Amino acid sequence: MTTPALSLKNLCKSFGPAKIINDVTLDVAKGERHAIIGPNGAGKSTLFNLISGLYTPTSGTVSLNGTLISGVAPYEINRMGLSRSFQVSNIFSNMTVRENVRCGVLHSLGQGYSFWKSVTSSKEVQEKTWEVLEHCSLLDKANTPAALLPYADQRALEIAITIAGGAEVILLDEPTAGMSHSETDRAVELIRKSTEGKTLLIVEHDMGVIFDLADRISVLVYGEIIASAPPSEIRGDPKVREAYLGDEALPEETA
Ligand SMILES: Nc1ncnc2c1ncn2[C@@H]1O[C@H](COP(=O)(O)OP(=O)(O)OP(=O)(O)O)[C@@H](O)[C@H]1O
Repeated sequence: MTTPALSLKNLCKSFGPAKIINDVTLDVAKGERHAIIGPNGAGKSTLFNLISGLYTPTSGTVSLNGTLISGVAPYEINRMGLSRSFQVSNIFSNMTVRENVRCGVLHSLGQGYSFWKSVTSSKEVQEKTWEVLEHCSLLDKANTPAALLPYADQRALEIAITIAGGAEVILLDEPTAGMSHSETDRAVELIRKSTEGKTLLIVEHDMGVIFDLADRISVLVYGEIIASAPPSEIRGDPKVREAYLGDEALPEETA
């Protein structure tokens, strides 16, 4: 059996007496697009924080490509090939789009923010930056200050920065939050294109996006995974329907 890109084993996280993540075991295969859904407060962000190293598990483990990463610092995990975008935009608003992406590229090359020195001339950095901009359909906005971008483009830039580092495992936290229908459609295409061949773990409230994008969906309720299956099975799962009663409806099959 090939090693999963991400492997969670009996993962638990408590804050004081409150058990927020309760015995989560999950493998995400290399190249899989995996979605985590669940009602508000189910523990989705906490799970992301455990995977990306912001939180240390109370018990259990997280492995990235077979290497144990629980307890490892977030920047180390990033270096090991896992990159995460946040719900709240993480971009430098007074820099241009190109400069923001270049920061992501430099970060991945271990050059941090000391790039003011010589790196502007680095061919590798320049080429990679343009490649990411093209990949994320941001070429025509390369010289626009990030603060002046429309909201949807800011989120596209956030994704561009996330993938700029060349990470093989990408975590996206609500990438279409606050977007209109047409912006969401564009973002889904962008995510599909920019994560091709990579492993994607996505938390998202928009069920249309999830059912469109994911190869597999895990449903988290009160910190436990109650189902983990392809979208077609999740849609018909009575446990999942029950968990979503009174919450956002699961989309019906259209085709
Ligand atoms: N640092 C913390 N200390 C104490 N409780 C926390 C902490 N972080 C999260 N929680 C609690 O854990 C629960 C799960 O929160 P979390 O943000 O992970 O849920 P979520 O599924 O991401 O919710 P949403 O869909 O609303 O973003 C909530 O009850 C929250 O109050």
